Amino acid sequence: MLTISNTPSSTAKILTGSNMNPRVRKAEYAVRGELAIRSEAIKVELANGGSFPFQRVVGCNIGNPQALDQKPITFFRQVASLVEYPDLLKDENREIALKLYASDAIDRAKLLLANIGSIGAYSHSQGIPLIRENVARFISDRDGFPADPSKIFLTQGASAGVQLTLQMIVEHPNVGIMIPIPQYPLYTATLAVLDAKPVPYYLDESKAWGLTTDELQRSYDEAAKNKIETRALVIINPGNPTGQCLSEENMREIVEFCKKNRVILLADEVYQTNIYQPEQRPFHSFKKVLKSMGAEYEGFEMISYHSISKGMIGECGRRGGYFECEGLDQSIMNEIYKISSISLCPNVQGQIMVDLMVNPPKKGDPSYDLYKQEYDAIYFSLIKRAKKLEEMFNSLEGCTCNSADGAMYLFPQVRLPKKAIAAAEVAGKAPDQFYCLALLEATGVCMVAGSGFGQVEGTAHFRSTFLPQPELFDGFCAGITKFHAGFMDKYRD
Ligand SMILES: Cc1ncc(COP(=O)(O)O)c(CN[C@@H]2CONC2=O)c1O
Repeated sequence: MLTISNTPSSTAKILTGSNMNPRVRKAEYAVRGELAIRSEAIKVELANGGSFPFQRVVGCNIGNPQALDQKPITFFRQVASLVEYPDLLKDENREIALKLYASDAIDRAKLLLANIGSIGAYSHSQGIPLIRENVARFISDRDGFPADPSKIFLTQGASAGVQLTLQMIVEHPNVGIMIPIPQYPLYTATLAVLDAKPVPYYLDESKAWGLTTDELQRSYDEAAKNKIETRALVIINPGNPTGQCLSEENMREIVEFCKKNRVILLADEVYQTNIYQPEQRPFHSFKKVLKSMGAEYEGFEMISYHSISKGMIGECGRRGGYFECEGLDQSIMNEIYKISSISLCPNVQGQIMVDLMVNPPKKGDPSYDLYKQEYDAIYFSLIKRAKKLEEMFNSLEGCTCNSADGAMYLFPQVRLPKKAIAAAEVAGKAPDQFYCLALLEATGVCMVAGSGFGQVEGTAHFRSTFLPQPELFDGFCAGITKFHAGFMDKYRD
């Protein structure tokens, strides 16, 4: 029987909410969900003269440093602008170019273009070979173990790499992928679209968001009881939204867990340079830990992800990153290449930024001093703002907040009064979503509710970046403090 939308004369929409891919409809990405959408609407209302009890919206919902006035690293932008306009690299223009550009930026741009041709051309689908060689060198220098450029794929941000590799693993709807709770919702959203089963393991807030293999095994065994075939374990280290940084010993235990239970390790390491207690909690890559565990781990299957969006770089909008495959069968690598080639190639400026990330100016280079000065200024400012925000959250009634060993976020727990929870229910919102919406309307500060990352049943959290501009930070903290006191009074039991 023809449905209304099939009859030629019908004016009904062909694609509707009821016949679209239900897995797309099921996917949720809280980082840019209701709160972010409302904050964008408020920005427009403010620009059109709307009146709010604040002058500006402060986007603390997303780790997007340059949206909050973090300055880009000069050397990176010099190279990026030179490759966009190769005439500047001609000998006849060298004198003019040197008035604006460091000589090593000019040399780097020339080297890149000698290997790329034009940045307007499609590149190799796996990424520009020279850049993959530089990524391999970066990895081997970092870890002390060799890396193979042919096992590295450059991507449109780490997101694209995560989505592509999960797509490879999810054979059928009963495939399980272990994800941390709280987790970064790229994972739950991608698993929803792929129709896979998220297999949650809980980080322990009372132990600074620690992870135990007992909890991993509990999670795995529970899934197995439900006939879920768990194929991979996602580890985000340093954690998002939780900011913890794993110890080497804990990482070895995790590798052992994966080997014992035959799951592929997916190591999301995009915050590997956002390490704020380098002495007590240095970053170790899973590649290094794995390779230091000896021959019995030969053939262990792992994929590690990195990105230009984080660290002190924050070039989020350029969409650059990579993943390194370890222990995957060559036939699988060929399939990953095939899938990559369907999208032709990652954008070339994003690839160039990956090269700059893994191969920045070195001591003695003309740009090194400025690079180091800019890098350190961002790094120490992040440490200072993280500590200030953590102290502020811990000063709020009913709030406790673990410190951030890494990443860009704090994830405080807030114990809301019963009246607030009841009001949230009436509003049809999760309690922490209700709190964050009220915070946004009162202060212009946009956070993400803990319910968007997953949390222990009955708890309420929210995630905030510590990225607001240093000169606005005290006002930002004061606004939240004032709002919180008012909210708690309004709903006091
Ligand atoms: C753990 C983690 N993995 C991957 C990504 C994807 O990064 P790119 O695709 O940009 O390389 C992010 C981005 N962080 C998001 C974006 O900003 N705030 C967040 O929580 C992330 O936090």
